[in-house]
Amino acid sequence: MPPRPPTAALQRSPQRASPGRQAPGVLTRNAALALLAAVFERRRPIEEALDALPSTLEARDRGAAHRIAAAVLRRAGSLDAVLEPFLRREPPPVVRAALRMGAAELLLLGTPAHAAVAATVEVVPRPFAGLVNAVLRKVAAEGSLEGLDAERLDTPPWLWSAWHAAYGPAVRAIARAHQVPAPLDISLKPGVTPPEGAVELPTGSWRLPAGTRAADLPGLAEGQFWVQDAAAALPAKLLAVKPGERVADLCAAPGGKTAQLAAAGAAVTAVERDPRRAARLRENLARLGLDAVVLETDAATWQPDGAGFDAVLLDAPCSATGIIRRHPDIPHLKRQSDITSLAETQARLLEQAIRLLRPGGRMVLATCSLQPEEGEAHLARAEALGLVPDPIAPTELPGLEEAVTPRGTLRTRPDLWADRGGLDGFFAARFRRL
Ligand SMILES: C[S@@+](CC[C@H](N)C(=O)[O-])C[C@H]1O[C@@H](n2cnc3c(N)ncnc32)[C@H](O)[C@@H]1O
Repeated sequence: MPPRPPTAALQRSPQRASPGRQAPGVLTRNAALALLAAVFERRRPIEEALDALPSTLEARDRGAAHRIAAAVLRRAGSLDAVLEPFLRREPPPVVRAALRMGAAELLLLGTPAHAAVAATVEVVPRPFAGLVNAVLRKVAAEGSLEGLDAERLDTPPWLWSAWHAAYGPAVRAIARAHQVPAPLDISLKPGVTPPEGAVELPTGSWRLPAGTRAADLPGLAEGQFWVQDAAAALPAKLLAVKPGERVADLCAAPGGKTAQLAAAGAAVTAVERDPRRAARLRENLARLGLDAVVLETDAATWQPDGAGFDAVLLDAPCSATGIIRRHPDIPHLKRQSDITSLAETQARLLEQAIRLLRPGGRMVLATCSLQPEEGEAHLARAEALGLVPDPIAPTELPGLEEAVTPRGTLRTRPDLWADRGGLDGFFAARFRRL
């Protein structure tokens, strides 16, 4: 019998147990399997798959499914290495995903063996139940992640090579940083008291431990803060806008940087092409009580009336390899060929962004990518198009001087600030138009 696709498994109730004898946690594992099928089989983002889970699924089950799926996505290579000696031939994708899930629960998440095995067996097609039961019992008894070259196993070879070429031996620390969930960083509205337990970072963001849910923090609904990694908060800081300045924020949703610019008193025009994301940007600004003009249009062709802007922030769409800690599906979704086409899109947006500046105006170009093609490679192009570099001084980022390159650009990496819980990977460069 061919394996059932996991989405079908999700809609069906237990495939093996008779009614009333369902192992606890089957709903959770079915949901986790659906998330993994979206990423591994259909190459769709896990966020989209989370939105597609049945609305009847309780928040607790949804959260648990997300945790299991994220652990698998972070450590898929290592988990496969543990499973390898117990498999005689390649199982169908749904069975491979279930085995990875079970192994992740046993070896990473501390689920008791009987619970992890029993619930996982329930969600695979019946003909594979015996295999999954036997393999997971062996993993519970003999499996170990010790002694594996986990950093390499859990990183696609093309990313490893690219990071090794760009950052040398630090590639290992970057890969290690991807193994664990990131802390929750927030930006506070000026004058607001930080939530209890938050620690201030040298760059002004506030940090809460990994696993903290923003929705559980007091002040979210009241618009006292927004979620934003400490590195993601740097490009808008580097633009150093003054009250009243006219600023264009290109590629703006969900609006972390728009909020920073608006909170600093700038007159912001935020441009976002995706209607759903533009709606989210508007909602976020409304929640925060901040003002910006939100335009739902393509920044690459947008031609505003009137004088040029004092400043432009271009937070260009990119491969997002700098935010794998928060989005562990990215290495499974992106391919090397994506980098070239994204870099071309960024170059087109950069060209347009320059036209929006008044003479003497400032620009910050940013991407949340670790790939030099989406960062440093744009410097020569920007200069050829008439921008003059405005180097960032290390003194502008006290406590994070190591992220300022000799050329005066910003390069954060997930392995920086390791003792504080790391940072997302961002590139930013600042320019002036002559
Ligand atoms: C990296 S995210 C921006 C994050 C945002 N700046 C923030 O700080 O919250 C990139 C955004 O650019 C949008 N985008 C992509 N291409 C665009 C284009 N040509 N014009 C306008 N928006 C675009 C995407 O829909 C996405 O919302």
